Amino acid sequence: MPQVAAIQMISGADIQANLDAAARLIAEAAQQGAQLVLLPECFAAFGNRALADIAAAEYAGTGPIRPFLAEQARQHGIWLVAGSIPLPAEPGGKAMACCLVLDEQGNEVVRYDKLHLFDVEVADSQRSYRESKDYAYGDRFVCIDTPVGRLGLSICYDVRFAELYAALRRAGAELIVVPSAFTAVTGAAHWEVLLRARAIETQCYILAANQGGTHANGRETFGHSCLIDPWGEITACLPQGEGVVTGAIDLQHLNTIRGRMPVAGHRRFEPVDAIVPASTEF
Ligand SMILES: NC(=O)CCC(=O)C(=O)O
Repeated sequence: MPQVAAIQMISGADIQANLDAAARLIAEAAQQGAQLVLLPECFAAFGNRALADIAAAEYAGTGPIRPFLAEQARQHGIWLVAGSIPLPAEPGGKAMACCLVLDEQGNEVVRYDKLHLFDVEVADSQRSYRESKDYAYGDRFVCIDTPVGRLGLSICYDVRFAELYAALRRAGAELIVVPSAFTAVTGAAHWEVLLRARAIETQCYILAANQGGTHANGRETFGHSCLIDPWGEITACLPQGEGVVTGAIDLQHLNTIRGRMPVAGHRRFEPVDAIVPASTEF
């Protein structure tokens, strides 16, 4: 059975230090047999002020992150789902929170730009978040075939918007990833409930890679990176700190669940798709 892995990190603003940590954890995941490895949101740059410069350099091909990802995927012969990096969609454009997917030869095969940006006051932590200040909104959902099954893409705050996941299921998703930097306060209240609900509704595997600890800028993230099966059971979880969560994708188990409880065929109301599928041409 194909194995997948979610990597949990406590990233900071030092890009090279983050890439070194990611390299160590990717090697661990590959050694455990993972064919597809997911990095968390903001794995390479967390709390950086110069996001626009980082994004422009990555777009121009002069930044360190995209070559690092290609080398890691190639070296370990894995599909790499690269959480998020700041990357514009066109020259001179505002950064998007972009999840790149690379195949085992290190080719970038598709990008997904975060649809829902986290502009929220988190009351208990007295913090306010304004992602839309730094990032432009994505406007496409993305599903792509991989060696472990058909993959749907989402990022962090997206998990609160069930219609995206319904669209991914309709597009054939079997595994949906949720790379995240979910806050400690909102995570304690909502993380597990939301992820399990998305798994149960879509009857998909959910692989969630979170940031998990106290970061150099004082921000606290919830951790609990996990793999959830299409019945909603958490099959592996890492509460806090850096590490790797691995598990199997069993498509026979998925098809048994879908066959016994065919909820996709019982739907009475088709939601209107305001979001459209992206072309998988990169
Ligand atoms: N980076 C994010 O999207 C954070 C989302 C989050 O913490 C939430 O509660 O939702």
